[in-house]
Amino acid sequence: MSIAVIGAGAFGAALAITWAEAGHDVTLWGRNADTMSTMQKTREIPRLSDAVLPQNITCSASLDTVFAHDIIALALPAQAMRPFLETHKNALTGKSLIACCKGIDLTTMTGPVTTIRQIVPSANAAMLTGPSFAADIANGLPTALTLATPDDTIGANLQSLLATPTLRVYRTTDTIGAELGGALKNVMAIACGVAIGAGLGDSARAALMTRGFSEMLTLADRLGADRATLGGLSGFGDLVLTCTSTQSRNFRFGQSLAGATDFDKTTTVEGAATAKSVTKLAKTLDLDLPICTVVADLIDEKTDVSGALEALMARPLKEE
Ligand SMILES: NC(=O)C1=CN([C@@H]2O[C@H](COP(=O)(O)OP(=O)(O)OC[C@H]3O[C@@H](n4cnc5c(N)ncnc54)[C@H](OP(=O)(O)O)[C@@H]3O)[C@@H](O)[C@H]2O)C=CC1
Ligand SMILES: O=C(CO)COP(=O)(O)O
Repeated sequence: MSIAVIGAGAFGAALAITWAEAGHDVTLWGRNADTMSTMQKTREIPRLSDAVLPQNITCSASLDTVFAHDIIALALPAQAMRPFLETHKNALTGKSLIACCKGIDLTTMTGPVTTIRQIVPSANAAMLTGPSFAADIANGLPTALTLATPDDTIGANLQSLLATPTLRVYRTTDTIGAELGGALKNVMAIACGVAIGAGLGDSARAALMTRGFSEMLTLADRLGADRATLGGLSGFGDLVLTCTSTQSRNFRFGQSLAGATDFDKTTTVEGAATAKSVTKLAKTLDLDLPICTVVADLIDEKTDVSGALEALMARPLKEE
């Protein structure tokens, strides 16, 4: 089969590599023609050092080449996906579109599958999500992800197409659960990065992960998602990975918010925008999501680490 990947950053390139190594012909699209031409020649990836692009990946900045494919993975940052879809919706009619981003759109407060379904209703909308660092996938380390799509027959077809010897793919029809898990775990990773960066210790991190998971379930319950999805790879699995590894950009961003490290502001940090969208969504739904709220406040500099700590520790005592 042939697959197109939109977005030649770390994750798009890593997916392109595993799919190409499994025998698919892959077109990897990036918006910068010079960069793509260099990648085509050198087979190197600017955002993923040490990885090499197999010969059956074609690097291109031509969208016409991409739109010739029926299966298109969207590996753009979450906030860039809606504008991209709006601009190109006519060319995407009837395609299988697999979002590979994690986040809640700031303008509409929707997750990736919902966003695709709103803008390109004729497409088979899906999402590939779960615990996986791009470098691990690119290096052929064993990884397991969840493919979420509303139609299980389409899901089963995409699942067998996208799985590779090193990338095991599970599937679910609970797209809202998958959207929430992938988005919210990044907010919790920022919170954990702050805690570790501020020297608050591993016990504080465990408390944040657990109470953060509780916030994920609160939102999932209200939006009609299945709790089991949140307990799976796309929720709990990714929460564990991202909250415990300095490989995570969201975690490292949290450390920098605590003043522990420097941080390159051009780095993709999905949890920063998502903290704001989720806080907005929580207000609309009249839900109490204290960790999401303090993360949004820290990012907006409405509070500092000691204010955030007090806001969480001084809350009224309650049943777990
Ligand atoms: N990296 C990882 O380990 C993983 C990432 N993900 C998810 O994948 C998604 C993408 O992240 P990742 O690849 O890591 O990010 P990167 O920062 O490595 O790459 C993002 C890519 O998107 C491109 N891009 C950004 N905005 C636009 C736009 N408006 N139009 C076209 N292209 C654009 C960038 O292009 P340019 O270079 O020109 O700026 C860049 O190539 C995120 O949602 C992330 O959560 C999921 C699992 C693992
Ligand atoms: O989503 C990821 C791992 O599953 C990547 O996390 P970061 O975006 O925090 O690096």
